[in-house]
Amino acid sequence: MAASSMENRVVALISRLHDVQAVKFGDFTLKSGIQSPVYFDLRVMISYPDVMVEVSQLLWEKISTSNFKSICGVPYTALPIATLMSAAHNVPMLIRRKEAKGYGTNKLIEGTFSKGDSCMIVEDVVSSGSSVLETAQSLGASDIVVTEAVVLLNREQGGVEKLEANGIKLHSVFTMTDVLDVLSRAGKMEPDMVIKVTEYIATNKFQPNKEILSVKPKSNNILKYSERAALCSNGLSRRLFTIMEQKKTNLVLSADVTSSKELLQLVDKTGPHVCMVKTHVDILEDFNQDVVDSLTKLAAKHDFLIFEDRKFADIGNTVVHQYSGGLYRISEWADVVNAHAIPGPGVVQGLKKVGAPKGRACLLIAEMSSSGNLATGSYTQDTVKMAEENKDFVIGFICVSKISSNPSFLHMTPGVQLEAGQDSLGQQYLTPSEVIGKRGSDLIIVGRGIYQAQDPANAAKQFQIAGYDAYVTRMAEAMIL
Ligand SMILES: O=C(O)c1cc(=O)[nH]c(=O)n1[C@@H]1O[C@H](COP(=O)(O)O)[C@@H](O)[C@H]1O
Repeated sequence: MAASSMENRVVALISRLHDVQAVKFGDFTLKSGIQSPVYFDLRVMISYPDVMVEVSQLLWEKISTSNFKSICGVPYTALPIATLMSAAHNVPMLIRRKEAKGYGTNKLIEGTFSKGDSCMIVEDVVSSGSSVLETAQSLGASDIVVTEAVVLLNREQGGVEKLEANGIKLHSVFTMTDVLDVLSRAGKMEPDMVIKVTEYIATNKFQPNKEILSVKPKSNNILKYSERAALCSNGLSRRLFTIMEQKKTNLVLSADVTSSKELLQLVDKTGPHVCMVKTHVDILEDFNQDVVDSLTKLAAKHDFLIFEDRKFADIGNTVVHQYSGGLYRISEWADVVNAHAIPGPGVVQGLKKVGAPKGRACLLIAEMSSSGNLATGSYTQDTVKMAEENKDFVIGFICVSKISSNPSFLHMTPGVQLEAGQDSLGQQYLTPSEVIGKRGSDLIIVGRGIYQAQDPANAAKQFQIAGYDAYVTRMAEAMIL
């Protein structure tokens, strides 16, 4: 569905704010005294009037249906924004002094108002919500009623909850998640910084009326495979993590060959180096059930799981038939299948209806490796949510980076070669150390890098070493940090 003009304007504004250095990544100390890898300094916008006008308009559109007598900008950054809103929409403004003048009227609140008047607070950024709350308390001391506030950026660190606990509904134009989305998709953020900020937000929430809890839970990347196996409620993901640890491999072979003889030879040669074999049985020119019987025997011989990369993407009733019946009868031999989330939860319910009784499992395609693909941003997040709602059957994702902090979810990344690059049809390649080391994924999926090699068994071994070393290195780094 096409993005709304509001969404487009928000994307453009986030990008512009980054360009004018209003969004910075590094190591900063917030007003609350805690460290943060990201800092949003909207003060710079006074040098860019076009930005100030756009910010004030987007804020106004968020509150245009609310009822209030006046608006009050939280000193100081929000003052020019509130001024523009007041002038553009002919709404009275109040100014809260941070300290009384000590002479003359000695007032804390400047402007004309009556007891009981309602006031909308305007702020640029909300982390804990304390600044908005202080302003509301100051207005309340003059019997001005505050029930709503509007902010440009909600840093998602507990401010909404803290204000709600004090009877104030917070409207926001965009969240830190939106900022990360827009900037990472625009290539303005390194993937490891995206992960760092995401983890920071998730582990640094201000608790209402308490100091910030900066408890840093062990993240996926420093738990050993065996520790994560112990956290899995699904037997297959438990089994996969165990195989990974025992065989010291996070390599998935993508056996995309078109003859069953070649398939079985390739799998037998590379079997010792892989934890999973991924098939596209519909490209086999001579498929018959004997092929899958032989494949199943090899899986037992080399201790790997079988993943049919069917990419289901239809309504539940149809995928029930595609998964259980037809020429391939996939549910009878494939441990794992994958599906697109685009049809909605029905696709998972249909697959689960057939697969769960057989002890099967499913991966959801949350991101893709092909250039220009549309599995990004909120689609990816919605796919993660769908997985969380079906954890008994969905064991993880096809993705290009870590997208969930749930240690029981498996992240599998295709488009892997020993050197970064691309093919002639849009496939983009990353290295094992980038995928496992920097992006925090769990498994690498390799096709042509192995089956087109002179010596596929040796190639598989190289990928196994590269992928597992990246995992060990990432664990070691995380332990040190
Ligand atoms: O679901 C997949 O496995 C998949 C998703 C994706 O985004 N990109 C992607 O390449 N794949 C599959 O991963 C394999 C990659 O093959 P190579 O490019 O030859 O390594 C192919 O079987 C693709 O169908």
